[in-house]
Amino acid sequence: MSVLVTGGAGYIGSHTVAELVAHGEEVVVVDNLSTGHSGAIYALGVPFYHMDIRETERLREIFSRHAVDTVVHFAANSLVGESVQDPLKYYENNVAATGRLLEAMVESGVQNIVFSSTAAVYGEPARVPIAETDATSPTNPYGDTKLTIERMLDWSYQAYGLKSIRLRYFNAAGAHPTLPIGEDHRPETHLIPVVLQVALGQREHVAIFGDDYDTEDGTCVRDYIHVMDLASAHRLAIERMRSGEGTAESFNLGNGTGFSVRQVVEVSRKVTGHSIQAVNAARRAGDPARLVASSSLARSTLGWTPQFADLETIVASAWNWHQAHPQGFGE
Ligand SMILES: NC(=O)c1ccc[n+]([C@@H]2O[C@H](COP(=O)([O-])OP(=O)(O)OC[C@H]3O[C@@H](n4cnc5c(N)ncnc54)[C@H](O)[C@@H]3O)[C@@H](O)[C@H]2O)c1
Ligand SMILES: O=c1ccn([C@@H]2O[C@H](COP(=O)(O)OP(=O)(O)O[C@H]3O[C@H](CO)[C@@H](O)[C@H](O)[C@H]3O)[C@@H](O)[C@H]2O)c(=O)[nH]1
Repeated sequence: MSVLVTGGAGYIGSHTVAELVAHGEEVVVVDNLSTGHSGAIYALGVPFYHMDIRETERLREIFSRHAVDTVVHFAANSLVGESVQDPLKYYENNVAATGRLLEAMVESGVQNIVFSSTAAVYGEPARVPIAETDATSPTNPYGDTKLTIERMLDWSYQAYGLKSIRLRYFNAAGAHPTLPIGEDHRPETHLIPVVLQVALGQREHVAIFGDDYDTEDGTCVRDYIHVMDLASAHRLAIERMRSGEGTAESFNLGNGTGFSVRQVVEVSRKVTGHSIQAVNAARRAGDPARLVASSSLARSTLGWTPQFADLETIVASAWNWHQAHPQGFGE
């Protein structure tokens, strides 16, 4: 019995593969390396298929060869700003490609999927912390594609008995404590790595996208969650589905504390000891002002407890990776 991880060469996928392997799972990775890194796969030492999830015939062969019972599905495009500029890329690679993957699963009798959903499904929340039952109304195409996939999964459970656990991550950050894997998006657009690239002298400054939001200091508030805490939630979700539970369920994954962009810069100055220049810039289209999770459902249902909850620890973990690997996975 093995777990097939799509997007396992990417940031959160590679950390989850490491977590699953450390807990004795047989894991196989499928990734087209559009944004992932072969260096991550080498570090993990698991069977790897360099291919697109839309190649359904190959997928069916792999399901059968590796006796796959569960898919953990990370493969996607996932940048809020880019999705506003090029929405059709997102509907194709997220919605349509996931449709192909689900077809192959149904045809092969693979019945469990853990899906990477996002806080972006909520849009501008009416209240924080956000509960899973709160309204979903995405403010950007990326969030809309993820919500559409959640709905595909609802209907697929009803029609084919395909079980799904949808993990709605808030903002992932940090790196593996021992393996040489960490965050390396190209171009990097995520706040914490961008701030740390300023500390490394690779960028002159970080641009703060908007300082006129309705928040304490006017900058956007997010709930940062350590990537290894996300990884452990996937392991628990797989356990839940294998035990016969889990039908078509969604869980928030965050720490329940919001930090503004300015606070992230401040904490990063403290952790790195560098001054880190920040300049005000225009708002980025599609950004909600405030996203903070209530994760009480994941705690009570999955038995999930984040281990690296405070922001200083999360930034320090990312800083270790960036200092040791200033060029990420290299060229
Ligand atoms: N990074 C975050 O803070 C965050 C927060 C919420 C949700 N998510 C979701 O988590 C998942 C992983 O995010 P990440 O930051 O690790 O991104 P990432 O870009 O590092 O990883 C995505 C991986 O999927 C692969 N991929 C993309 N399209 C593919 C396709 N059609 N076929 C095969 N492989 C394909 C890429 O090569 C890459 O390795 C995404 O689904 C994203 O939407 C991320
Ligand atoms: O150079 C930068 C980069 C980001 N930000 C701001 O920092 C916050 C966090 O931005 P970023 O790190 O890009 O993450 P998000 O846009 O919040 O999106 C991440 O978190 C979402 C969940 O909340 C996921 O769904 C997405 O995939 C993931 O990219 C936002 O308010 C940005 O406007 C800046 O001010 N300057």
